[in-house]
Amino acid sequence: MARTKEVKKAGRAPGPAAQAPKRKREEPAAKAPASAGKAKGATAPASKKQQLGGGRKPAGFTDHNAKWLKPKKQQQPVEEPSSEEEEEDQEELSVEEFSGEELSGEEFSEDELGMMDDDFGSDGQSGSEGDQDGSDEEGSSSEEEEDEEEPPAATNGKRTKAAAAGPAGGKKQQQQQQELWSDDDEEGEEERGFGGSSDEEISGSSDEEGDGFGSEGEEGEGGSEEEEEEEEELEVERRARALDRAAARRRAEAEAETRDMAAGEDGMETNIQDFEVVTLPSGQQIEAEMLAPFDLALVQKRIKGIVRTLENFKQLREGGRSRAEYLEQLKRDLATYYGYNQFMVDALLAMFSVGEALELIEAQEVPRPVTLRTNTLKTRRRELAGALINRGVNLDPIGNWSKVGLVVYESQVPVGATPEYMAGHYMLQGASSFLPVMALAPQEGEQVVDMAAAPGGKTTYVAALMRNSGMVFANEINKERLKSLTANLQRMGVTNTVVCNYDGRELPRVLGERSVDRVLLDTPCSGTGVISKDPSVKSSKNQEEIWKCAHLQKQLLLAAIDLVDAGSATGGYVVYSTCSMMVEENENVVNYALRKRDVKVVPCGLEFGRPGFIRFRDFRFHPSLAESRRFYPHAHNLDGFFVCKLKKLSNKKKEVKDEDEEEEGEGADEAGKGKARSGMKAAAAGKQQRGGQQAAAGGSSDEEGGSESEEEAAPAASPALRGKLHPKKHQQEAAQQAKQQQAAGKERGIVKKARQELMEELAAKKAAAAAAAAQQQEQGQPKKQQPKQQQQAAKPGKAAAAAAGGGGKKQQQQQKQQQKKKVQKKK
Ligand SMILES: C[S@@+](CC[C@H](N)C(=O)[O-])C[C@H]1O[C@@H](n2cnc3c(N)ncnc32)[C@H](O)[C@@H]1O
Repeated sequence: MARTKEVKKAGRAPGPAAQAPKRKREEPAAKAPASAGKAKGATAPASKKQQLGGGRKPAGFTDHNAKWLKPKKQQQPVEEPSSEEEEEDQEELSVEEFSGEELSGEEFSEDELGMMDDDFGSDGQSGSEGDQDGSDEEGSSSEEEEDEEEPPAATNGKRTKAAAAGPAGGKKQQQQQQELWSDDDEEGEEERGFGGSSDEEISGSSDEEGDGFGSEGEEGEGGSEEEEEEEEELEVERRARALDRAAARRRAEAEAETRDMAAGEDGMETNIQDFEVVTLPSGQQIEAEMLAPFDLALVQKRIKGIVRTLENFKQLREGGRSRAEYLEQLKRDLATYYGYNQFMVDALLAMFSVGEALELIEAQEVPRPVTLRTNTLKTRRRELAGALINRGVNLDPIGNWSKVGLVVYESQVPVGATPEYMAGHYMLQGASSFLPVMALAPQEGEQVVDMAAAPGGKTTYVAALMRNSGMVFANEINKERLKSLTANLQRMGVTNTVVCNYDGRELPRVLGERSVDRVLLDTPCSGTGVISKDPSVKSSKNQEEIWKCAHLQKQLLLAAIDLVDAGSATGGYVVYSTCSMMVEENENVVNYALRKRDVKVVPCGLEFGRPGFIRFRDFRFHPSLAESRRFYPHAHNLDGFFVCKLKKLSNKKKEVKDEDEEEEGEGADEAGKGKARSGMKAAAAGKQQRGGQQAAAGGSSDEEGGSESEEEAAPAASPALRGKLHPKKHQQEAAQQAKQQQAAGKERGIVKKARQELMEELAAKKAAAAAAAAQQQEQGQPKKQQPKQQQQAAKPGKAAAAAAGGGGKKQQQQQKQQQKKKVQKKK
């Protein structure tokens, strides 16, 4: 892989590569072997420098506005270079000035960077809503239209070279800058808010629920002290091993880089290397390698060699070696070199070509850029940018796709503790978390639910887009996490939000079915898209856990749909998002909802991202799933993310047996393991489009929601097979289901009883009133007695009913008997 490409990957702005303005020339870091060696491309370990916006000023950002974006202090000494070389020198110098060494731990503590983690997955602007149903359009705000702005450099009282270049020299550049800084959307829409979430949050919270999302730390609970110590030791050992591996990897990369440099001026590998045949180790050699300390330089070289070979198999294969043999060795090497478990390596190689899988894995080794979202309830982006630039923050607009996002390259102050941060002018959050809120596009005055809300990155964005109007229910199951949620709501000046603490699955009962206009379900998930933030995911996930996530996600998604009113005048939408790349947790969950409820997938309105899968392994999904969007670190410089928008067509629920959907999941599960393919052939696979795993290849969307036959075209295994394949899992699930049913039954019982009592009370009142009336008529009793009788009859409950109803009958009987006696006497 060419080094220049790697450099771009490491620092590129989040979002569509094509949209970002091109840099004038190559990154200085790419030309400086010393610094490049430390932070080579995507595989470099995270340095402070990289944590801040990927280390170098990334390609894809406005190189030409780099000078005015620099902190005031840095701008002063910059003189107009007389030639391009001088200018280049100048740039290299300024990059050095902002190198990682400058950013001491005090300036940018782990905690502060951790705040960023908390905001995983925040929000974006509604402006990009592209829903074809037409109900989502937002009116543009005049305020924001006015915001067609000069870049914040003006706040420094300096004119930059680009800004000062005038019509001849800098018109194009100015235009590019203005496009980036403009709050005007092409569609005339505006942006206002944001949101976020983190991995830690995800696993932590689900633990509480016993959903099986427990963090590793908690798994050991209940064990003896010794066990705990042992576990601690293991954890320490694990970390030590990871550190060793990372150090060795750095060494290997430095060596490789030196080789690259020697091989070609631009670090391009030579043709000789390209056609080098990789000799696979023999069985004995493999064993010997496993016993000896890892030679990571060798492994790294072999990974690249095998990838090249598999991409050009006929030419580069070693005689007598099969593709499968190369693939097996590649899997072993990827696991060794990057610390993934076999399950994760298999999953990635099933999803991508070998070359792309390697790119993704390498991108996961590098932190995503530090990004923040302007809180439009309190400020505007250009004002915020100006204030931060004056504090020594080097930043840029995140890209054309967001009008509220900023990317931070370097900072002389902790960006999680500036006065502006404290005052709620921005939220630190990953750019990927803008996306679901952009897709949701909440409207002013609506009722919106954020089903899994803490720490509130997305909720605060939703509230900002709604300009604090209408009502937002921010729900979070984990009490502990309510603190961060409420703190963020308060800091950001959100006033339209009610915080609730329920299991999201209960919300339709609590808030009422069909009670709101839109629901955001940023669901708890396996976190396989955020490995750069939580590397433990590389080795801690397995298929069983992924299915557990999927199970909860299906239930949450149905609850989300049930909350929404299909008849909402302005909405009727659900947005489902995860920070997982697993198909089981994404398309599979939405596909399930399509079968159970009257909903259809609609475009997310996001300008970029890859289409969701409609075929994957033995899965067959509804073609409209191609409208969902996938985001990847290597392709978009965003965390791995999935977003899908659903429109509720009617409030009816489809009748599909529960077993069916579980079969679908289990069958595919086994397909993943390659064990039970024959037992669960896709019934309607033939009806599906052929050719390529990627939905992108042929996934046409069915606007009407597709035919029933397509919807039913999921792979299936017989219940008996399912039981055999997962006896333990089934027992657990059955027990859990029974427990849930029992709880639900209990609840239903209480409601039923209360309702019965109420009915009896009413009946008693009626009976008493009737009896009193009859008595009055028949006996001609004085009127003043009536109230007394009625009072007595009106006593609540069964007793009152008995007293009222029973007493009345007795009286009637007595009266009849008296009358009879009178008649007899007369006779
Ligand atoms: C991905 S995080 C949400 C991040 C949040 N949307 C944001 O942008 O800041 C998932 C959240 O779901 C919560 N959660 C887990 N299980 C839940 C359930 N059954 N109902 C509601 N929330 C749940 C977790 O505690 C976690 O806070």
